[in-house]
Amino acid sequence: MTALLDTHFEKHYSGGTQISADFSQPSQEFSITVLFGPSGCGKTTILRSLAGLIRPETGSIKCDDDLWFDENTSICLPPQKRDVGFCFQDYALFPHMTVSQNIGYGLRLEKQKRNQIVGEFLERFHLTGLEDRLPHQISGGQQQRVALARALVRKPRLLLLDEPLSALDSTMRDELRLQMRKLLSQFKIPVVLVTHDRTEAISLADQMIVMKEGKTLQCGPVEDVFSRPNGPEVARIVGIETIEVGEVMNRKDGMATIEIQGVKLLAVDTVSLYRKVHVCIKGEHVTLSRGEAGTLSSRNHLHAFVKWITPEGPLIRIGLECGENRSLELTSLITPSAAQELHLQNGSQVMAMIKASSIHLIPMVE
Ligand SMILES: Nc1ncnc2c1ncn2[C@@H]1O[C@H](COP(=O)(O)OP(=O)(O)OP(=O)(O)O)[C@@H](O)[C@H]1O
Repeated sequence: MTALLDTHFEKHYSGGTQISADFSQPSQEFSITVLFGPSGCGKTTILRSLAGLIRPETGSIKCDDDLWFDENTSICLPPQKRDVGFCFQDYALFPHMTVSQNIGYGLRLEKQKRNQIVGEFLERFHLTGLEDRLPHQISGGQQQRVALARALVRKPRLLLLDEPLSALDSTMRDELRLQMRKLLSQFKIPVVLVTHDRTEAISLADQMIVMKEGKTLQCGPVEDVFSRPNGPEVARIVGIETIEVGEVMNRKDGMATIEIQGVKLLAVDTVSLYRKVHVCIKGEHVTLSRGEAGTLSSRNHLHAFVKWITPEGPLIRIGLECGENRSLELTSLITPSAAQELHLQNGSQVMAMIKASSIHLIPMVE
């Protein structure tokens, strides 16, 4: 299948900042590509270049067989010729127009047909009953749904979303995040979405592009990027709690014994040629118990002391010092009920357990 979007360009800003984009969006059906990375890494620049609002200096942007931008032939189609829908952080609804008028804006159809389509979109986006209200008379989540409906009503071939949930409070953000994939999937078009929110990326993305300082560090299916980052920088950006340098002490039967800060851990050996590795352990893969019971499926059992306890949304984050000299710091993410059952407090002694298959190793070139 030909790539729907083929994007290879560089944007140079005055002041020396360079942003490069290098990715394909392989599907013409519904799929969400998330541009993910810290503030200032270049996500919005890429999205605006796709929309035609920014002109890159070099490279090309191709959508199906159409060239949207090409350095060699000086082609740079304006936004209205690219047939994309976009929706930015502040929604930019017209304040003096009703919900219906906002959605129908840009539909060049006779009145009856336009009203019929607007009615369908009001229903699809759960806005029926609000059609005559002005934007300031509806909630932030409803405004967001109006903006999405307006972006999709003209049946674009691609939808671009810049931090679509960032203007909402956290309760509404959680609610809309759950609805969003379902709402968007009805339209069977690819979506490119910008976010720096991990939860949003995990729950919405099919493909993920991790960026830092204007460059792509990793691009792939979202599950791969979060579980198998290709370097310590990506591991840090996607929020893996423990990233330590370790040394492989021995290898046997596909397993490697790795020493980190004087503590030995057994991991599946995915780096057979390398001696030094970055060891990545997600907080959710460090389980805790009091004593030795219930630990049979985990190959690594470490004596640990609780150093700190912090609630984090629906989970509890626990800082641990592990090993005889308490030299290895790990983070565990557990449920409040598990924390309660274990009667955890600062200084509690626990057993930290990690499956060998949950430890991700990244080779270090010496
Ligand atoms: N018009 C401009 N002139 C000069 N530099 C710019 C301009 N616009 C953006 N930049 C710089 O380019 C870099 C990328 O900006 P961009 O807005 O694309 O990042 P971002 O990842 O979307 O950030 P955020 O998450 O904060 O929105 C930043 O360092 C920014 O300061």
